[in-house]
Amino acid sequence: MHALKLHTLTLAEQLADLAVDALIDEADLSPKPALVDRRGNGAHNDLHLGLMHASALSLWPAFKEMAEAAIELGEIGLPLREALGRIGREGEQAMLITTQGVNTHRGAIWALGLLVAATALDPTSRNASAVSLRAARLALLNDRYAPQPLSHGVQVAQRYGARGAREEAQLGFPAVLQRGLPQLHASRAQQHGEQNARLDALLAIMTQLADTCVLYRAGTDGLQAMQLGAQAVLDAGGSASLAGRRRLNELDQQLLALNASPGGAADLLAACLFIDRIESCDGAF
Ligand SMILES: CC(C)(COP(=O)(O)OP(=O)(O)OC[C@H]1O[C@@H](n2cnc3c(N)ncnc32)[C@H](O[C@H]2O[C@H](COP(=O)(O)OP(=O)(O)OP(=O)(O)O)[C@@H](O)[C@H]2O)[C@@H]1O)[C@@H](O)C(=O)NCCC(=O)NCCS
Ligand SMILES: Nc1ncnc2[nH]cnc12
Repeated sequence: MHALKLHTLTLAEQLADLAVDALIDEADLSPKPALVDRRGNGAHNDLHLGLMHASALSLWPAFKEMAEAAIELGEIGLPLREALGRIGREGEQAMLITTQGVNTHRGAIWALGLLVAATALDPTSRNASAVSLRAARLALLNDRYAPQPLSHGVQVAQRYGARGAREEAQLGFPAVLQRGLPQLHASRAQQHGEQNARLDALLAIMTQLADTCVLYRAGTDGLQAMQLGAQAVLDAGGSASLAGRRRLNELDQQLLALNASPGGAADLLAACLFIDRIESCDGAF
């Protein structure tokens, strides 16, 4: 009889698992305003939950490779930044092949890729501020090989002067550290239940974020509706309360009417769930 040979996961494989888990947990979380979830497609006619799952799984090799690059190069510098840029672009291609050209997770590859690499650089220092500071230092380096497409984010920056995904990372993810994570912990401490705590974290991120997806689709009216509506849900008691649920439903209807999908906030919720997991893993890697 052959002995069963168990494969022990490498650090890079564990981090890729955690990143993909965070993306799947974000996609499954329901009811999210105007986003793809278990109920339906939100404000998107080209997305559905199965596609979000397939997209998340297609990114596992890229996250693993980013962690491996960080372990191999061992320090924050241009070689690592440019390796991450190359792997990130390859990850985007894998995503686009899987989704037949639909942008499901561009912002998430960026945010989670930086956080995966930042964790892999020093897995013993994994509190939220230390990891996001390392991610920010990576994001501040200029990748000489990055193409300069006229992305939705760039167009919105030109039109409204908004700070987008790049700046959010360069500032050390303030929407996650100052809004999402504290709200996640507070709602858990109030015994609101894990799904409600995650919804509250998403709403807290939405209260302040300049989400370039919303700005591109619905302008400043859309952004204001997202930020004020999210705050109104939290002020009414959050997702666990009846009054908060009514406000959440109103926010969903309002954003759907404006065609305003908070895809950037959704990516940052995934980043928030990833950081939460690595902070609470005791000695697993
Ligand atoms: C530096 C990059 C992030 C590029 O940034 P840029 O702003 O130039 O590019 P965009 O293509 O607009 O993508 C940015 C995505 O980031 C998310 N996002 C938006 N606002 C914020 C924010 N304030 N903070 C953080 N993240 C934010 C958002 O992603 C989600 O939305 C996607 C759908 O968006 P969009 O394509 O606009 O889609 P639709 O409106 O649905 O399109 P249509 O249907 O109308 O066609 C969805 O995918 C979510 O993920 C933004 O889209 C970085 O990407 C970059 O430089 N990459 C190159 C490779 C690299 O260096 N990688 C490094 C690896 S660590
Ligand atoms: N759940 C979601 N719905 C729509 N766009 C997204 N981008 C990232 N997550 C998303």
